[in-house]
Amino acid sequence: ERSTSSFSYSSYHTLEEIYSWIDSFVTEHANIVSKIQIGQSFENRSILVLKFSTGGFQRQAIWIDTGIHSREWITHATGIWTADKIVSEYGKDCILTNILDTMDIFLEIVSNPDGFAFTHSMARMSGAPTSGNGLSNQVIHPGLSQNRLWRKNKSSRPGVACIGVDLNRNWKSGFGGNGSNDNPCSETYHGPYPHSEPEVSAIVKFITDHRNIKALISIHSYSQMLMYPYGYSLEPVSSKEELCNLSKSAAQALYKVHGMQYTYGSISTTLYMASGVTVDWAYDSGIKYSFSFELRDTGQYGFLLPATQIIPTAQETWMAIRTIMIHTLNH
Ligand SMILES: O=C(CO)C[C@@H](Cc1ccccc1)C(=O)O
Ligand SMILES: [Zn+2]
Repeated sequence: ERSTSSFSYSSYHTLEEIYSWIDSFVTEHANIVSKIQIGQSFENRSILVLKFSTGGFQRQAIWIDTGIHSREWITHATGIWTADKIVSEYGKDCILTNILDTMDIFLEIVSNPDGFAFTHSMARMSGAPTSGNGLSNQVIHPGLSQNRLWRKNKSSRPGVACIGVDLNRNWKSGFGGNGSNDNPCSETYHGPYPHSEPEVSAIVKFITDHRNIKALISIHSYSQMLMYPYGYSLEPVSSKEELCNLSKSAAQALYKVHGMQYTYGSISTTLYMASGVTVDWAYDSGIKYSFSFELRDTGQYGFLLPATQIIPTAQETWMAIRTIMIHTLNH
């Protein structure tokens, strides 16, 4: 992308297109945005975070991640739109301006780059007719392949038959508990030990070293839910009233935009037990305002949400994120 003006915010993009957009975006908005590489993925791709800041040093900050599950394409697309919204609203929307005049925002758009690249790759169709050059694994036709529904990262280990760890089960809190799986072939395989995955350890290191993250928002799809800890336990968190009320007002702000209904509550009571998840680690690390979204839809298209719904989804999600951010600023 030479400039972001030719970039379509209402389309899904490849890893290369997103990384190229990031460079243009940072160049165009250098007064308020910078790019940080927090690590490298298993397959040695850069792990990139956008920093939105109006000055100061180590200001209290908000962390947002999208795309930790690679097939949840609506979340990367929402992250991209949200980045542009932040720079467009600064100096216009007094709420966002107040937030950024006091706090920084960190946004990791492609939190699982290897898995994401894989979802764009075309499967080798065994037995597919060759293109005449005799290469039996030559892919000769575009279109959906089963790679599109890949969820995990792409790590592999000697003697382990299956690929990938579920990056939303690899975190230390409740690691290995109910709602995660020790079978490497499982979609919810937690990995050999907590923070074993470079994509997770990079975030842990960044947030731990920063020491001033006040809120964490980890975005998934689909189901239309807004949840807070715990996933690993049915026990309520100490701040359950505050988090419940905040998730309610955030869901109401979301609903007002396009009438989409989001359920809200703790992960284990609203959805299911899930151990080793991002927001439980964040909460147990002292980040009180830790939330996870499940974006559109409720199953009609699921992970294959049409691109026509990208902007409406991002618009409504923004109002919920903004609600969480202003509460964080004021408490
Ligand atoms: O990604 C999901 C759909 O692909 C559902 C999410 C639900 C969830 C999200 C955040 C925290 C705990 C669980 C998951 O099981 O990890
Ligand atoms: Zn997910």
